Amino acid sequence: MSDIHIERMKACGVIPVVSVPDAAAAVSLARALLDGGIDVIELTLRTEAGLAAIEAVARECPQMFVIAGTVVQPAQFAQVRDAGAKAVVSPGFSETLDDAAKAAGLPWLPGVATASEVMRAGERGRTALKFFPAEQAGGIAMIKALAGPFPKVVFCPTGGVNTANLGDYLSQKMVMCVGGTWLTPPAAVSAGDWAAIRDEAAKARRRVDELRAA
Ligand SMILES: O=C[C@H](O)COP(=O)(O)O
Ligand SMILES: CC(=O)C(=O)O
Repeated sequence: MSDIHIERMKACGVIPVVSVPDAAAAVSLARALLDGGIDVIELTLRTEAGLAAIEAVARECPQMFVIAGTVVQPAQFAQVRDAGAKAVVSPGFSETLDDAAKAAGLPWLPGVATASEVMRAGERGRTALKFFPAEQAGGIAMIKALAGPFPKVVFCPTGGVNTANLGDYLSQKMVMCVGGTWLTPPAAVSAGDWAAIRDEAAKARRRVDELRAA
């Protein structure tokens, strides 16, 4: 992941991780996030609509930095690139996926949860990593422990992050941003409650800006 992509994710601070039921919903949701001040979205391939959602948001919302999430097969890298994704996130790391990311020419944020995984990713030149599943894998204490031997690595903790622990994560110097589903609750997405999502995004934007200003 190049510095420019890291800076874009760092500037946003929080990355909504979204699994949408259909592509039209994804566009409305992305507009609500933009209205709330969040201009990065991770659209996962966990639903059938994932790829079409990436394509629709990339086309309709050019201000949004679209990341493809839950990319777990090599062939998916070219598919999401062709759909318009600007970067890719995976829940874990493998050398096969590292090769596919490089072949597709896409920035890739692989997931890690152990020191051995950080080392394997580091052998491939990867120093910007997702820490997943963050809370379940040890939370802040674990990320602090990992930063000891790996001081150059920056993380995007994801998994169990929410408004209550957001500040604790973002205050850690090795944390470039955090990700999670709390900004886009599935109930609000299914109900098409875009105002609720805009308000949640605006709340997160204010919180990140306050933390950064402190
Ligand atoms: O990558 C997404 C994870 O499944 C995070 O989900 P969560 O924020 O609901 O814990
Ligand atoms: C969890 C995660 O990183 C993903 O689904 O891509």
